[in-house]
Amino acid sequence: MTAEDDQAQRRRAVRELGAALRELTDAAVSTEVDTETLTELAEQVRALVPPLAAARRERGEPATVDGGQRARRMYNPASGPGNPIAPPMRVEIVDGAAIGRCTLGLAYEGPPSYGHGGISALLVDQILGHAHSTRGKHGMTVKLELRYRRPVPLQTPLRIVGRLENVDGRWTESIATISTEDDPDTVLVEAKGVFVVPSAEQSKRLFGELERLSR
Ligand SMILES: CCCCCCCCCCCC(=O)SCCNC(=O)CCNC(=O)[C@H](O)C(C)(C)COP(=O)(O)OP(=O)(O)OC[C@H]1O[C@@H](n2cnc3c(N)ncnc32)[C@H](O)[C@@H]1OP(=O)(O)O
Repeated sequence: MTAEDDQAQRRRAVRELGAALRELTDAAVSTEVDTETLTELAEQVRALVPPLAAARRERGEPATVDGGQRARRMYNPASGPGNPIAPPMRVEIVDGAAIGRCTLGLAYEGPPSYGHGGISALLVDQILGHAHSTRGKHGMTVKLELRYRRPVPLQTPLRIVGRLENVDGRWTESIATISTEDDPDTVLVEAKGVFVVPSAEQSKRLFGELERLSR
């Protein structure tokens, strides 16, 4: 088996574990089983930690599953399929715009039956990051402004769009929107973001020898 096959297999396994944990989370936040069952299940779930923690990376160490010819962030909290807290949002670049798609379950609830505002901020921050990255280099958010126009419905396919507006050296300004797939013209949330590519010195100070964004 080639190193590339190995990596593809590991990514499948990471994706599978992420999906299973997401199902577990969804079941956990929507359950109404009796208290005794909850207590027993907590023990059983806790028993899963030691085998996973048997080999772990520390802060600043990139995940092996992210490396290889086509680097990616499998554990990104917005779009990483291996991260159970990520919806996950799938992102593609179409005609220069970053387009994200996801459906939020009950784990992301803020007001009853709608998404938490912080989750909307997570999604637009990520999509604005992708819009920034269309010019070639990843950046960090330095300003993020949101206007929550209408609540974001749960269990409804969403469309998140980010577009680059201005480029000024290492700095970019972009805009983003969240709407439903069924009604893309009705904007639920709109956002503006300023991103910057850290200078070489800032990068070294923040990320050390990695000299790349750990996200
Ligand atoms: C394919 C896979 C994709 C993958 C895509 C991945 C997407 C991931 C998206 C997630 C992104 C994140 O969450 S990143 C994590 C959240 N962000 C952070 O933690 C960043 C924390 N901030 C910092 O560490 C620092 O600000 C730095 C190192 C980034 C920059 O430091 P700095 O150079 O000193 O700049 P700073 O003081 O912040 O900014 C000076 C001021 O000038 C402004 N400013 C200066 N020049 C400009 C300009 N040309 N255009 C606009 N604004 C400007 C700044 O807004 C700021 O306003 P004012 O202060 O005067 O008002």
